[in-house]
Amino acid sequence: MSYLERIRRPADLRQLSPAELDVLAKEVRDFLVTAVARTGGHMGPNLGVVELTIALHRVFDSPRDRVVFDTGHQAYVHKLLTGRQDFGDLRHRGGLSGYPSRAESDHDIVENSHASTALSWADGIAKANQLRGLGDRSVVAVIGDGALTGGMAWEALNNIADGQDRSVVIVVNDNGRSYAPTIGGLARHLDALRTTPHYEKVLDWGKRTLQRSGPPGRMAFEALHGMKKGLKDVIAPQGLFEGLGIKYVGPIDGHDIGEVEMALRRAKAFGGPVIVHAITQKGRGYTPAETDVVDRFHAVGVIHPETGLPVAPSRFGWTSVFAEEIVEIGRRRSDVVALTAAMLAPVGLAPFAEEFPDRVFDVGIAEQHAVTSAAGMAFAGLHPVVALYATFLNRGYDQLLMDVALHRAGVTFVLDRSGLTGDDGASHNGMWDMALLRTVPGLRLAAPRDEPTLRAALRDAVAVEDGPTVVRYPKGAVPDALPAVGRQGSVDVLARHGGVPRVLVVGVGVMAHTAVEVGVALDAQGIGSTVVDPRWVLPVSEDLVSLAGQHDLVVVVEDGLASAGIGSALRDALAAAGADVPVRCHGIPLRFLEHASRAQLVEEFHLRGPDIARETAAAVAALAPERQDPAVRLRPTGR
Ligand SMILES: Cc1ncc(C[n+]2csc(CCOP(=O)(O)OP(=O)(O)O)c2C)c(N)n1
Ligand SMILES: CC(=O)[C@@H](O)[C@H](O)COP(=O)(O)O
Ligand SMILES: [Mg+2]
Repeated sequence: MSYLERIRRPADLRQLSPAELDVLAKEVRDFLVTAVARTGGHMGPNLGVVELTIALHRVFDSPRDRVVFDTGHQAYVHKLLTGRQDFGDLRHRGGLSGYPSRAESDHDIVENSHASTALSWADGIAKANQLRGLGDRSVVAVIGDGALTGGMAWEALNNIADGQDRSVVIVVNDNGRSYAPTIGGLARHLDALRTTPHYEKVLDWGKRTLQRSGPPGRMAFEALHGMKKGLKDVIAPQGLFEGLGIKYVGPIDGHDIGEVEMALRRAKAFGGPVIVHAITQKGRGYTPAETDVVDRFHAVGVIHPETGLPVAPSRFGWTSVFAEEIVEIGRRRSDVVALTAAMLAPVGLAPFAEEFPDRVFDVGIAEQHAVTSAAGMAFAGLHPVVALYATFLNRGYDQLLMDVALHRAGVTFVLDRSGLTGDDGASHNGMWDMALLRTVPGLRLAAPRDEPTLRAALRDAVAVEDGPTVVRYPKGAVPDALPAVGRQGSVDVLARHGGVPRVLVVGVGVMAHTAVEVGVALDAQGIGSTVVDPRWVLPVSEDLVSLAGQHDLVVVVEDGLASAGIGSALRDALAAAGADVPVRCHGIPLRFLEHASRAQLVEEFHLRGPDIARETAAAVAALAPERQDPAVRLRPTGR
């Protein structure tokens, strides 16, 4: 039996000798490479925290002590050490989540995989522990150098520093990278620390004790403190954290279990806020990851474990189309610049950065800053394109509303991974964007259905200079082009079935393909329909409203919240126009979604063409008699 198999719970780790722990670390790495190659997942981040996580669970007594992982994509080792070693269905329905999950284990606390929240969680837990008389329990937050660039992390540090009598241990897992190398002043600061002689090895760890132990101790402390001041020019960088009032320990070698353990024990004993700065290597121990120049195998699909090569080529077709088109646009328009929140390659901006290095800005994991700084750029004469995953726009909603829209700034938002993304679970589905953006005055949103409409939407979006524009598209491969058979005003007509079309089927974005299937299936049941794609879905156009008014029933199929998306916006617009036409909305239900494949979720939510057609046919049959007779059906009362 391997050492890994013998670890049923963290306490088992404490039985192993240093040599056995090294063997365990190797077993964990081998396990990760084999398992993650089979399912896909966060390979590089987890390979980098093997020793760190082993040491954490030897020093702290989880779940009595609380260990919070920021973002949570680096929690696979934690899972392995807390009784979860069946990775066969990792990120698949019914299998382990790719993030901490309370349903899986008491050792898991934070499921939110939006970055930079762990320090606030830790601050809150520590405050509650103190008030409830549980102040002897440690609270540990593990945060990456990338996540530390997020504003929330700094808001939390400011607060944690105020609780000198609360034990919060902040482990900075510094691998120098987010996906790509982490940017900015903080990254430079950490870099400087990395190359600084070990500060805490120079100074006496006991100085806090000395300071508390009467006059002789205090004198000794003053001497040490003076020494520290004298050393300041050489070892000044840690001043950033210590200046805030948070003790800094490090830098330590995050791959040396003994060294990490010693630092953590000292941090635990300290009894106040401490930062333990651990230097790690993303992708450690797996050559394809260690040598990968793009992102050290941050998140991979299914790969061949021996080579690291993908089993299926190009998972991200929509991203590639955007990547090409934005370069084309950039060539024509020197005022177009691009912003990314630490995701240059994943959002498709790498080719743009290569051709226009001065016109692309990686702001760190700082979506809020990205949005407001884009407003500033627009004010000063540029046209910024802010490229984000749809779910991360949630972070910048207020900035979009107040800084961009209120100021009518010409900023384009490109939302990749919109709609159901599936395997990353609850917090990664891009299902909130349309519901949120509906509430932004003056905002225009396009949902392209294929490659030509994506290219056209981007070109149109960057031409708008008097307010925000948004282009959203999903994760995965681009479906075949779906040409329009006609146009009704601004609306693309994709199909017409039957002499008297009774149903207007509206497909939003990629769901236009499903809408076409619905039309065909209705036709087979003798129900005429018009199938359309409005392309620009926000605000709801007058053309769409008037088209809807010419039908007995409207069916909207969208890859967003059914209760608050384009269908419900169209229903409101019809009501405002006095048109009495029922609207049926087919989309994502209002709940947090467990990880599963996109196809499984589409099936579960009855979003496949035949399912929607069946429900639509039943709805047509249930229409009031006068609506069922095309000759006498109600017409809209006009706008
Ligand atoms: C708010 C937010 N924006 C973007 C992301 C996407 N994202 C996931 S991990 C990651 C990089 C994290 O870097 P770091 O914290 O250093 O962790 P590492 O992967 O290097 O261990 C990013 C940008 C996210 N999870 N949350
Ligand atoms: C943790 C995180 O936010 C990303 O790493 C995400 O898991 C990647 O998703 P894609 O594979 O869709 O780029
Ligand atoms: Mg990092």
